[in-house]
Amino acid sequence: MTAHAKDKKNEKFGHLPLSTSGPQKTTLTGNALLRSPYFNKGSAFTKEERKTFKLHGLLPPNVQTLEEQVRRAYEQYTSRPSDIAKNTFMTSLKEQNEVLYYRLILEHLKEMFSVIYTPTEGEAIAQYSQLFRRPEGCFLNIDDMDRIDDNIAQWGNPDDIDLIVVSDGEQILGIGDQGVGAILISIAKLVIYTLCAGIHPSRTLPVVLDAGTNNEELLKDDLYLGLRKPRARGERYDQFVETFVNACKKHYPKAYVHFEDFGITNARRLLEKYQSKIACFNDDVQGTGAVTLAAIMAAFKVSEVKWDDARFLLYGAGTAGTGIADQIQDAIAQETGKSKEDAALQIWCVDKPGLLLESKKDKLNPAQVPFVRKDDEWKDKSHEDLLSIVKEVKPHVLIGTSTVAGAFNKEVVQEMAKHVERPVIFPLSNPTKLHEAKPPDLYEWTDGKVLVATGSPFPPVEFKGEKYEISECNNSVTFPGIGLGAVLSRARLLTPPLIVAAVKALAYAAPVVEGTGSGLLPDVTDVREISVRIAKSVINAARQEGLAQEKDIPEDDADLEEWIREQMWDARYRPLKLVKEENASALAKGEAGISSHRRGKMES
Ligand SMILES: NC(=O)c1ccc[n+]([C@@H]2O[C@H](COP(=O)([O-])OP(=O)(O)OC[C@H]3O[C@@H](n4cnc5c(N)ncnc54)[C@H](O)[C@@H]3O)[C@@H](O)[C@H]2O)c1
Ligand SMILES: O=C(O)C[C@H](O)C(=O)O
Ligand SMILES: [Mg+2]
Repeated sequence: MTAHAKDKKNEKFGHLPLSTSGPQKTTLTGNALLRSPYFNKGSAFTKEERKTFKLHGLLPPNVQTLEEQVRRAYEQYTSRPSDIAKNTFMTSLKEQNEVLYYRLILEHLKEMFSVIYTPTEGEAIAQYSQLFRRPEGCFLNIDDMDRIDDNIAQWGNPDDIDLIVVSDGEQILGIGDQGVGAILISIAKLVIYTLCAGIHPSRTLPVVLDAGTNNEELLKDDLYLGLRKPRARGERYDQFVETFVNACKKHYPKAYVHFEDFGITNARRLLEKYQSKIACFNDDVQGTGAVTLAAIMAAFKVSEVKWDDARFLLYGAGTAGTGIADQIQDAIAQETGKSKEDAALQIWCVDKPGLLLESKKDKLNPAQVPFVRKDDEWKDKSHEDLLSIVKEVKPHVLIGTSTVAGAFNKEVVQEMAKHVERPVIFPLSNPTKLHEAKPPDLYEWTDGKVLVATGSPFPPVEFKGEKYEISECNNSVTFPGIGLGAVLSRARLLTPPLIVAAVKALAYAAPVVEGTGSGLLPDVTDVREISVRIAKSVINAARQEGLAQEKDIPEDDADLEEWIREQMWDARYRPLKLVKEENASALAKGEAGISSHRRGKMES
């Protein structure tokens, strides 16, 4: 194998907090090494390594390259008959050989993205207890609260974990309460962090908070693996989350915590509670808001609508919908100099009871309240069905986060298109089957005028001889870069200016050019580059805000970019170095690299 450029130490930066180059040390040999997904190279172990690590007789003789392994794995992958079978195959591969797993996906990113992430991951989550073979991640449950501290502590030393993704499984994608199966959304989000932003996979921790489930089917299922009881609420639930957060803070003081797919009553409340205490992020609120705002900015470049008089209609004002509304409100205020109250007057939110009105305030959640409309505006007009509301509001932008499949029907869309030249329509409800509309229909109904982005991937649309790329407006375009920036700067907190910096970097990178059929957002295959730009903006903002704890961040822009790239993990085999068991304690100190729990110090 040829040495990789990164294996030569980059002298420029001296000590880098994250080691992604040079030899990796391990105490593991023989079968234990082959069983470790972090070190296993399978048929690619060199002759030397086979000798040093006692692998002779445990492998067929031919030494292969990673490229050859990728070819074989891809053939195996394609032979699987369905997306869920492909997803299961990938999960097994990840348990065997992480480098091969990530390399395979990176080589086929566009094809595999929907299999390892939305929408197929949703199916895998729903069938978690049926498909279960081997646990991955950290399982915390509310009945064992006194063990949380130990359960979190066992994953490594204080410097070993950079990033924790946690879900309680109450609102997974648009498929609702999936209980303990939520561990798979935490894992999937971490995989995206690694693929799209080079976050070191062994320095991350996926967590599920099992507080019970209200999913009747799971409660009745003999195979269900989680706590078989209704969800805890109130003080006990809050204590559960608090114990988890405190354990993270205590054991991994530098880690950044990403909250995913919490239910509507908890998502924003927890974000508001913890965002001033730890570096944390709610993906459904903030990540979705950020990517949607960037897509709107890109659409406005084409439609030439001005922020001063743009009208926004949000259908489904839950966790994601209100997160988007917040970002739009801030953007209007920033772009026009209006007050936030005046900015809110350009936003109309619809939820189950129809348009959010002042008279309905008592029934609304606090995140919805800033967007209620005065009842007088709607005297003698229907404010319950979407079509009537569209007729009245004449929105430039219509966004769906309602989980109501097909809600943006032909009548609604054509009504919108009557009043604005270029309707901007984003059906964002995942998985695919819940989208409020499908792109080919939107093109048909608007005679090609629509500017569209969707929550899950769609193939390009052919319309009147032209081909249009459909951008995926999924938080996966933003959260990896934001996380990379937060991790590398060791941001003490993730405050709004850091998110604004990310949105700007993303909007700036939008490829859309009228008449070229390009999408509103960068393609997934470019997302690693985009993540570098987002991370750079976030790091600069963290510095300006006095939130960066990392001392050695380069001042110069080009150096900063190189410093970021240098610390991004690549899917390639690194040389291995055997450390004697009696010296194993050396592994636990200093050697920034991967968490000691996984390094196998205790195993061999
Ligand atoms: N594309 C992305 O990046 C992205 C990110 C986050 C969420 N989402 C998707 O958005 C959807 C919602 O997620 P969430 O976390 O906000 O869930 P949520 O439960 O917090 O919000 C859904 C909202 O839709 C409302 N709703 C339901 N039926 C409705 C109807 N008939 N009319 C109007 N409103 C109705 C609900 O009352 C609720 O307020 C999911 O499908 C999720 O996958 C997409
Ligand atoms: O997970 C995704 O695909 C995006 C988003 O976080 C969602 O909940 O739908
Ligand atoms: Mg989500």
